[in-house]
Amino acid sequence: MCPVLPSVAVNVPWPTRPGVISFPSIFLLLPHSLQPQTHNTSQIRNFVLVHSITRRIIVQLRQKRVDTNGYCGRCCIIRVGLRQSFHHVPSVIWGSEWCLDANGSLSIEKKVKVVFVLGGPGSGKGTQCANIVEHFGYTHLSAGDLLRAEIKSGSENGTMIQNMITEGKIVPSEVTIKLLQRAMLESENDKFLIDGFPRNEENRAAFERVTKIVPEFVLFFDCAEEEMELRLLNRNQGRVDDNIETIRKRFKVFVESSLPVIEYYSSRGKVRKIDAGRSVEEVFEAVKSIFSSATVVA
Ligand SMILES: Nc1ncnc2c1ncn2[C@@H]1O[C@H](COP(=O)(O)OP(=O)(O)O)[C@@H](O)[C@H]1O
Ligand SMILES: O=c1ccn([C@@H]2O[C@H](COP(=O)(O)OP(=O)(O)O)[C@@H](O)[C@H]2O)c(=O)[nH]1
Repeated sequence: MCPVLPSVAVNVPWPTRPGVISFPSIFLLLPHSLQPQTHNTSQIRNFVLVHSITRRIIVQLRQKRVDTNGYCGRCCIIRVGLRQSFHHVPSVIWGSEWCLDANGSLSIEKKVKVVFVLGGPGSGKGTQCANIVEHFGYTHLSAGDLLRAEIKSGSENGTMIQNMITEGKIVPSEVTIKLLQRAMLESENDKFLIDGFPRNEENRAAFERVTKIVPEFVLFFDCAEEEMELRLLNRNQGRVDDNIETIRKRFKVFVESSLPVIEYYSSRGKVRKIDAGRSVEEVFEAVKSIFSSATVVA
């Protein structure tokens, strides 16, 4: 029996401890009317394929807070087996927002808004993101914070990430994108500020390829190096990379690898550039006018 929603009988054993589910498992979320008598997946067209299922998803389903794309919450979740069974399925939909492709990659359809927040180290991205969250209801995803949390979690990538950050280098796209995807999947919000990513062309192309997300726009905090250096040396958050040697390396990486990303988006009319050398309040005034007009346009 499926313990998540009532009146659904399936032959597949549910994991003994909900929320602790081994990878890679495939879960189907089906409208009740399509509840299969067998597990003949070739008959199944409307469902959600979830590469992993978190406790949060289970809770949302229990509370029927997941929009099941018009299926009135009459759904069942069935654990059916390995990913290979689904090679015939081009894409699958969860509600109208989340999409996992046949490779199990998360992409998000139109409804989700992403704004990239870019600028040199110390330009004030994190500071202004906190203000934007408060005034405009976005969820702030700092790629750097996600990577630092990954180190703390004792992940197998922890040492590699730690070394990259200490050297001011860019962590492989695959690692950062997975963390961003996971954070977006677990959030109930549909508006995200992605802060400090993409940092190079490879980051940018990989993110678009994997998630199919194109940013609404790119907020670019433009600030002189001397000012950023002063700010970083005074940041006082105990970060291993806020020392003069690593700061200089980060500036070099920013100019050589990150500015081309900003130029790429600039050539597509997506960049909203802000003079970030002013006070926090003045910068936020400029930020506000950009987000206010973006809201009106949307
Ligand atoms: N406009 C500003 N003027 C002066 N100091 C600032 C300004 N914006 C941010 N700061 C300070 O500079 C440091 C770096 O800001 P932060 O937002 O962490 O930058 P980033 O996320 O771009 O690395 C922090 O100590 C922050 O308090
Ligand atoms: O997408 C990212 C974001 C951050 N970093 C690493 O994390 C460090 C700190 O980044 P963060 O955005 O937290 O700080 P900033 O340099 O903007 O102050 C960078 O120098 C990189 O080593 C990375 O590799 N990829």
